[in-house]
Amino acid sequence: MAAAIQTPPIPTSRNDLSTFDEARKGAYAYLQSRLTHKPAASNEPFEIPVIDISSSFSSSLLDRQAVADKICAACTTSGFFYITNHGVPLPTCATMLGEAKRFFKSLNPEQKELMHLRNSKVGMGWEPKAYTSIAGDTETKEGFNFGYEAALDKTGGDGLYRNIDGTNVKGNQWPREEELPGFFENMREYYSELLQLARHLFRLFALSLALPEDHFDSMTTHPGGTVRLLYYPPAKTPSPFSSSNSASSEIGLGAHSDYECFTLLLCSASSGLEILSPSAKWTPAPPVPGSFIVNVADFMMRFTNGVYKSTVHRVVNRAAEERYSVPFFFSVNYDQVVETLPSCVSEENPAKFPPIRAGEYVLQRFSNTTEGGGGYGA
Ligand SMILES: O=C(O)CCC(=O)C(=O)O
Ligand SMILES: [Fe+2]
Repeated sequence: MAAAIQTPPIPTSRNDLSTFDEARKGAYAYLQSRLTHKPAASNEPFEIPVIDISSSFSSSLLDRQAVADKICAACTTSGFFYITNHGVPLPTCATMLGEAKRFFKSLNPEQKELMHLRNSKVGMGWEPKAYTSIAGDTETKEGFNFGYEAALDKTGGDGLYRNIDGTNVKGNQWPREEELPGFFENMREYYSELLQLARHLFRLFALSLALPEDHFDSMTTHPGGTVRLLYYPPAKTPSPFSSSNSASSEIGLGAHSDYECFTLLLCSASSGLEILSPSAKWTPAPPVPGSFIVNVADFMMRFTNGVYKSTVHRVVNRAAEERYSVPFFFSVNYDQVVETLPSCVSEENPAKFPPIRAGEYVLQRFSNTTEGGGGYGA
């Protein structure tokens, strides 16, 4: 039975540093504990589950619950799975990867510079390689981020969107239409599809957590949802993954866990993503055609009281081909104050975390990735 939760006062601004620090330190401690954990000599084979979600679109609750149960099994172990038959048209996915390539290859440095991440207080725009870093390593990736706008939402939204810093100024920086004709329209098409899929998945997450299916609906009316286009150059000295090789000096993206609720990842045919398995072994997560990779992120772990596991992962392009990927980081509405879910609290497992506004949590995590905090929300 759920025990009554004693809730401390809800933080109202970034000035409440205790909650802010708690979020940052908690995430750092989690990453370190996953990276340094030496598992007992278990050689249990670990396979990343592939979940066909076609019957989650059925009108039968039993069918939907059956998919949710598979999601629950994955989230309580590795927090990482593939989904197939997700309903997003495959040509839309192929176009998106093509657009990622067009963005990185056809814009010149001056055009990219005009959209530099440093112009944005909310983390949107172009990330030159090495501008952001997880652990101070020089990362080879180059990126471009954009977030929620009502124009990207098929539902039109409810007009209440707030950025991570609580403002409602337009955070996105787009290339000019004449520089990259059709780019915005293709981003809109992809984003709106992913937004609907993410809302659908949140309903499955609700069922998986023994909550009413519509539990998260009102929290995702104007959600935080960031698309990141990523480019990783080919390896200078290609060599396939083996359990004994390390991240090497050509780290694409350092070991980390994602910040928001969950991530839906689309990637090109070239591998490179590696995840830390439940027994703390680096394990490649190769592309599965037609799928999205789903991983639980830190905010979901927090709000499930640690029941759902946030997956530590990294990218090392060990191949002679370049790699493109497009993660979609999905959150609840950034102005939503989130408390531990009642179904994840019991007398044996009391709430571990104070309530926090979703945007505040993400802002704190994000400001840690750039030297001096990148000026986010300042
Ligand atoms: O490029 C990838 O495959 C993963 C990207 C990622 O983990 C991230 O951007 O957080
Ligand atoms: Fe990630």
